[in-house]
Amino acid sequence: MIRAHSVESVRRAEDAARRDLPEGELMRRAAEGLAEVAAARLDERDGTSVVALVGSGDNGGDALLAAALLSDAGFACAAVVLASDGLDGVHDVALEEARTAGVDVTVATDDPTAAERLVAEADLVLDGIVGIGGRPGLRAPASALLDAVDDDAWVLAVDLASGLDPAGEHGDDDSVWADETVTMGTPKPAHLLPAGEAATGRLTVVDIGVEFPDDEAAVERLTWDDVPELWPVPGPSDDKYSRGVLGVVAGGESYTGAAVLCTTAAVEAGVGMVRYVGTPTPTGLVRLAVPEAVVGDGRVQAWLVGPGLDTTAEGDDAQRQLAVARVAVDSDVPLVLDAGGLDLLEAEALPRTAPTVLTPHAGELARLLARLAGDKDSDGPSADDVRADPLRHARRAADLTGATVLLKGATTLVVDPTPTYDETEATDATDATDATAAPAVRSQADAPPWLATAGAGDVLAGVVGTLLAAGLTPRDAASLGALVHGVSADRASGGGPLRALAVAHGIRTTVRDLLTRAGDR
Ligand SMILES: NC(=O)C1=CN([C@@H]2O[C@H](COP(=O)(O)OP(=O)(O)OC[C@H]3O[C@@H](n4cnc5c(N)ncnc54)[C@H](OP(=O)(O)O)[C@@H]3O)[C@@H](O)[C@H]2O)[C@@H](O)CC1
Ligand SMILES: Nc1ncnc2c1ncn2[C@@H]1O[C@H](COP(=O)(O)OP(=O)(O)O)[C@@H](O)[C@H]1O
Ligand SMILES: [K+]
Repeated sequence: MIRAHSVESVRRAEDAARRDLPEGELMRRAAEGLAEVAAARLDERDGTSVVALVGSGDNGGDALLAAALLSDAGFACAAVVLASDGLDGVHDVALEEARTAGVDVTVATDDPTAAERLVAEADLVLDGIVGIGGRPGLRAPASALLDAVDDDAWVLAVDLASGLDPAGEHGDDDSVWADETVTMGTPKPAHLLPAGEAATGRLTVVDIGVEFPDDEAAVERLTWDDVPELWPVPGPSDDKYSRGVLGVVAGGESYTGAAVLCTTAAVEAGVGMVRYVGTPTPTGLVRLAVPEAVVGDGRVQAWLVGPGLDTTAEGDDAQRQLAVARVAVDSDVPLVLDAGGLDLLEAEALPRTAPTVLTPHAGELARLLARLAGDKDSDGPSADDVRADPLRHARRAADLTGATVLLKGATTLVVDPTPTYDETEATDATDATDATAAPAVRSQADAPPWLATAGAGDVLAGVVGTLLAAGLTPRDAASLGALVHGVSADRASGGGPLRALAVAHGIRTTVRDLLTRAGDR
């Protein structure tokens, strides 16, 4: 598991550690880690020159000290100061060390031409403009200087690509786009959330000897090593029912393939049994493509409702299918609600109390929010609003519905509803804080962009449904499902195009390989 900590949590842990350490020790450790990574990248690409972009806080101090170490190691190092107070505004001890080590220091506003030339000539740019103390966005003259960076230069962000919102909530501000971020002690939310992940580049964590408590994580990401622990592996006393039966209400006369994709994914993921409920055409296709599936309604451990489901369809067959879908949505059986099925959530029946995962993409989440929370004076959020602020909108939907929201995208979010505080059960003030603390957001980014293809979401829904039927919590089912789906996509792609059916057909071997790789090492 990779865990990211909020700025408050980082400052708390670092303040506690600092009390037992000599002045400046944490910054020294940070700079040593940074310089080591920078030297390795320079060596890999036969680079010799470094420019440090230096802001007014400790982030600039880290960059200056690292430049001093790199200069001592024989690299040609310059520093360009961007602090509004010039040299008076930067970390004085680090500045002194950099100068002593022979770093060529220029104030950007004093000599913009020289500053731009230094940036343009560097093989490696150390971005120390601003870190976790920053407000989102870049200030002049940062943008102009960044435009001068050579296309072949390696941009190494110190702790955080400058300009990102450290909390990773807001994503539409200007920021540095780093090739790599070297972060101190623990990842920060921006590194793992959609608003900051792309600008972060490769993430390298430097150990500065500070402990960050696991239970304070703001964001979590499952890794391959978590799969054996979480994946439901059958034992000798299991049978198909105890492993979990998934009822699937999917497909219709308009979208026939969705039914095949999600049922294929479910059987590939090792479901105990699939019961499929559909209209005649998709039913015929499922019978052919997934002979393991049992056609018809019955007892299930979880429902998957919605892939390819047309809730406006008329005719007896469609109405019979929709009746089953509505019973599933109104029941207290665990539920995955995807695509068309999301239209069946009625405000008056919320929040759902049974374990529930909603799996919208940005457009579907916007539509759901507009329908459930829209006031009369506004049309509700658009898909672009959701893309600009995905975490906030996913949280809103989770809180409105009582369901875990899996918001699909290059970085997929899994957001639980905020626990409600029950005054009657609290014994003191601490209980109130603990009971209402938002659970860590899960975030997965395992898939290549080739996965943005029709039908890929149906496959994901089948995997998540299987895991929910096996008894996993909505949060584990959703995040583990996203991981396995993403890895299967990566394998199916191999660097080229993929089709959703190939992702579904790769689930079985992907799970097998993830379950057995730990034992192979
Ligand atoms: N915590 C620790 O123990 C350790 C921390 N370490 C390091 O310290 C970093 C945090 O340092 P920090 O707290 O000094 O804040 P930092 O990110 O440098 O920025 C604050 C300054 O930036 C300015 N500023 C704000 N927004 C801006 C913008 N958009 N664009 C430009 N400027 C902007 C703001 O000025 P103002 O807004 O007031 O004008 C203020 O002066 C952390 O990321 C890590 O690298 C390591 O050494 C290991 C130990
Ligand atoms: N740029 C991207 N990189 C990686 N994965 C992506 C990207 N864009 C979308 N995806 C993934 O592709 C899948 C698309 O699902 P969805 O939009 O529901 O497709 P459909 O409705 O056609 O099945 C989701 O799992 C999503 O996370
Ligand atoms: K930075």
